[in-house]
Amino acid sequence: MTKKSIVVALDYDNKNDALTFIDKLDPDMCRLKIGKEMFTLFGPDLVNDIHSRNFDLFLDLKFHDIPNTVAKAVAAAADLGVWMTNVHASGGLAMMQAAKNALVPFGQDAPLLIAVTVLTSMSDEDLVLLGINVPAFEHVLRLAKLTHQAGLDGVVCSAQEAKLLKSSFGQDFILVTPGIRPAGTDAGDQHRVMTPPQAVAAGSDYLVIGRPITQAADPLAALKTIYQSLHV
Ligand SMILES: O=c1ccn([C@@H]2O[C@H](COP(=O)(O)O)[C@@H](O)[C@H]2O)c(=O)[nH]1
Repeated sequence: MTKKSIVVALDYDNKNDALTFIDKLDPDMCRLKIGKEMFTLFGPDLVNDIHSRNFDLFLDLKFHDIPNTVAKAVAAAADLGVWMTNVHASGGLAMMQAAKNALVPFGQDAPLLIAVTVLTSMSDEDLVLLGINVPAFEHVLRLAKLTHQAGLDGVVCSAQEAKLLKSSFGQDFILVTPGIRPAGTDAGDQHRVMTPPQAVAAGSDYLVIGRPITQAADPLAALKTIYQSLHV
């Protein structure tokens, strides 16, 4: 497990609050993630603010569109110098291949490119409502197979599927797992959850953790407690 396996999801609606929190963090202890809310509110300026503080940044915009559009969006993310970005695997093989090809000109500086399989907020019952009549893990496996075929670096999945995906695609296929909940914390809208130590034991490479840290009474203490539970 990398020393920086924790990726803090910064879902703040106030930039100063986010930067005040970030300024308490050690870039050697965690990486950061911003998603649709913060990027829509604060744009590339926020990316630059975070990079100037020496953090690796996961730009979690989950692109899902036609191949040409996604390829250009992924290249724009790479231009920002982010560490990792992503697309939806449900966008299909051609879309993921176009996204991967768009990163070729960036060479060694290209961000890691991963694909979202089944959102961790979704249960088997939610999938049935979409006409997907297999358990979530089966659909995750199907989409991860497509992602692997497209040559992407890995997937976003729940830690519940990590063991299966590592045994199917090998250690180098990166597994990024949101839906992480320390024991006794509120699951909120997440359905497929695991605790941080369980997730690491199952094979997760990067644990995306938001509200259990950012909404805690003492966010820094919450992060340190999780970190220590993984590095004893
Ligand atoms: O399947 C997915 C994909 C992305 N996310 C994102 O991760 C964080 C999780 O935050 P918590 O507060 O720890 O629930 C959030 O930014 C989501 O957009 C996900 O949860 N599941």
